[in-house]
Amino acid sequence: MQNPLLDASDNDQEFERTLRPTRINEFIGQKKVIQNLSVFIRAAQKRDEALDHVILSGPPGLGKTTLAHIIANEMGVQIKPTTGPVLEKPGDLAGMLTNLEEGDVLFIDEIHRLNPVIEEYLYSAMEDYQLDIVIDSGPNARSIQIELNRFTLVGATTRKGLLTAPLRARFGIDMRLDYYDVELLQRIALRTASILNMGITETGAHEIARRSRGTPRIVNKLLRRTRDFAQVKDMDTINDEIADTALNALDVDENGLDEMDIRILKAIIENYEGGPVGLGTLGVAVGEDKGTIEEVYEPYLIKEGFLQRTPKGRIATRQAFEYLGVNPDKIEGNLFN
Ligand SMILES: Nc1ncnc2c1ncn2[C@@H]1O[C@H](COP(=O)(O)OP(=O)(O)OP(=O)(O)O)[C@@H](O)[C@H]1O
Repeated sequence: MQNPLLDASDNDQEFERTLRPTRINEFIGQKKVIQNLSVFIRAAQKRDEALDHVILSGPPGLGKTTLAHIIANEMGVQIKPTTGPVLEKPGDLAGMLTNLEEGDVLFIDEIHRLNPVIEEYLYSAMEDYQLDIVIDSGPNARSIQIELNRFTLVGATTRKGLLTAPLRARFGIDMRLDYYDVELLQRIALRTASILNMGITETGAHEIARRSRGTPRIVNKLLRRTRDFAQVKDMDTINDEIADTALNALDVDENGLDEMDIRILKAIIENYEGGPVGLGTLGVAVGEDKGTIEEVYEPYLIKEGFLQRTPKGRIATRQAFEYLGVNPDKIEGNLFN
């Protein structure tokens, strides 16, 4: 993924870890998801069973990894994290699974990128807590069964549509995280500032929240960068003014749209008269992978009313024209004429 605000360097990952809420009652927002998850966790605990397998989906930076850790903490078990592309051979998966203790959480991030062979092995592990491994080949090939401890698979994905139907069907709990509204992001900014001992005003937190693309990870990143601007000016408190200065310097515009968001809208409007334009063509026009456009940029642009997805392709809305200061009536052939 190539969004500088969403990518996490090693340093940022360390920073993220320190800011991660660890208990369910510290998690801000996603009310429905949290309410349901609390019920499922309590019920599993009462039955003394492992929690059913959970699939968490939604755009990057909304808290899927955080929730996976919270699930393990609340269940009082260990979490063993890995990612889809890392599990290359059946032996890699067998190694992870046989290391799990009773009730543990196996967290597979980017589960949509699992090798199909590995996925097949997961089926019996998820269903019967058994691993059927074929050893040797040709006439000597035989299958051995390994009994596993009961465990919970928590899968996270930005692209649930890419999961195969058999894998999807094996998750008993299916939760989708959505973009956060400004008030919740403001609370996240205030929480982060307090953990990091930064002074911040309510309006300063609001300014950062408003321009963070509905995403907690971006709030935390922008907050950190804003602190740099404040420190250089010897300010010990972040207010809306310094937040505005910092965000402008970082090219984060008034609506929180970043450079690529704007490029996408401009391409649709200027090159394709507002659309419709296919995702592949759009990707080439803006120099970005079409999968990244689909999973990172498009959902937010759609949510904010700048873009529409139609069977013929993507179209820019009237709001997008206005946002870029282009008069839709001046563009021949656009959908509004
Ligand atoms: N609800 C929340 N309350 C407070 N902080 C949050 C919340 N959700 C996410 N965060 C913060 O945002 C950062 C990113 O969250 P996380 O890594 O869980 O996102 P993610 O959805 O797993 O992203 P990706 O799919 O890119 O891995 C973390 O540092 C976490 O502290």
